[in-house]
Amino acid sequence: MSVRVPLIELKQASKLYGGQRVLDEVSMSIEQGTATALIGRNGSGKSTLLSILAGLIHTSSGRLIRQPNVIIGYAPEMFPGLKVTPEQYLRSMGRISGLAAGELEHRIQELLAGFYLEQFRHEIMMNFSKGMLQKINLIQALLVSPALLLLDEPLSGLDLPAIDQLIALLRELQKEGTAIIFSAHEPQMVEALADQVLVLQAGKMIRNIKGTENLWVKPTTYIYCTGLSSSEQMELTDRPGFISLNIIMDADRGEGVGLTVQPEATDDFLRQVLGAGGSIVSVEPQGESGI
Ligand SMILES: Nc1ncnc2c1ncn2[C@@H]1O[C@H](COP(=O)(O)OP(=O)(O)OP(=O)(O)O)[C@@H](O)[C@H]1O
Repeated sequence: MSVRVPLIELKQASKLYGGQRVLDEVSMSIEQGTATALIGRNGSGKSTLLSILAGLIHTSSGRLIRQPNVIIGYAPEMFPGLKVTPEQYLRSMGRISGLAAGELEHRIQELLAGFYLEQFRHEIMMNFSKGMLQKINLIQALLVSPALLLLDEPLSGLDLPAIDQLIALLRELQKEGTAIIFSAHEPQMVEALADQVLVLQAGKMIRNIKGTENLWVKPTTYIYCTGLSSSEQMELTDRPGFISLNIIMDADRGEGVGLTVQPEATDDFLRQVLGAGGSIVSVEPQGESGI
C-alpha cells in the first residue's frame, strides 16, 4: 500500500515578534496536487505563515518539515517597481533558479503572453501599475515550474481577464501535481480552487475545512480589555467558549488583552474580566467568515 507523504508540514509552529505572538501553534499538512486557501482578517497571520513555508523566516517554536529538493515558487504580497525591464528581471530570476537558457526564454515568452504583458517586455517597471507589477510577481513565482506554489493575495490588483487567466493556469498546475497555498480575501478564488480552507484568527488556526461547502464559519466575539494580571489572563483561557488570547501593547493604554470567544460565552467573559478588576475597552462581534 502506498503512503502519501506530505510535501510540507507545520507542527505547532509559533512566531513571536517582540513579545507579540503572531502565529500560535499552527499545524498543517500539504500534499502534492492540492490547493489550500488561507483566509482570515487583516493581521491574522497569513503572510507570516506563507513566509515561514517559503523558508524566508523561521518559526519561534514548532517544526517545519519539507520533503528534500522541493522547488518552491513564492509570490509575496508586495512587489516593488524596479528600475529594470520585465525581461531583464525575469532572466536574472530564472538564472538564479538554475533554468537553462532555452527553457528560460520559452517560459518568459509564454508567461508574458499569458498575462497580456508582451508589449511591456522592454519597459522599465518603475512606472508599472499595481496590477502589472502583480503579474510580474506571479510570473517570477511560476518561472521555475514549482512543486509548491505559495501565493500571497495573488488577485490583488488584477483585472477580470487576468483573474480568469490565473485561475485557469493554477487549475492546470494543480492537475499536473503542483501543490498551491494561497491567501485570499476574495471568495471567488477560494471557491474556484481550494480543496482545503484554513481559517486564521489572531494567529490561531481556528478551522480546517475540507472543500468549500462549509466555508462560512461561526461568528465570534472579540473583547479588548486591560488591567488583568498574567494569572488572571491564564484563567480566562480555561473557560468554556474561549478561542484565543493576544497580548496587546498600546502606547496610551499600556498592556491589554484581546480575547476571542464564542458569542454565547461573551457575558460570562465580561463578568469574569470585571470581577477580576479589569476594564473592558471594547466588545466587537466578528463576521461570519474569515475572509
Ligand atoms: N516583521 C514584523 N515585525 C513585527 N510584527 C510583524 C512583522 N510582520 C508581521 N507582523 C505582525 O504580525 C501580525 C500578522 O501579520 P501578517 O502580515 O502575517 O497578517 P495577514 O493575515 O497577512 O494580514 P493582511 O490580510 O492584512 O495581509 C500583524 O499583527 C503584523 O503587524
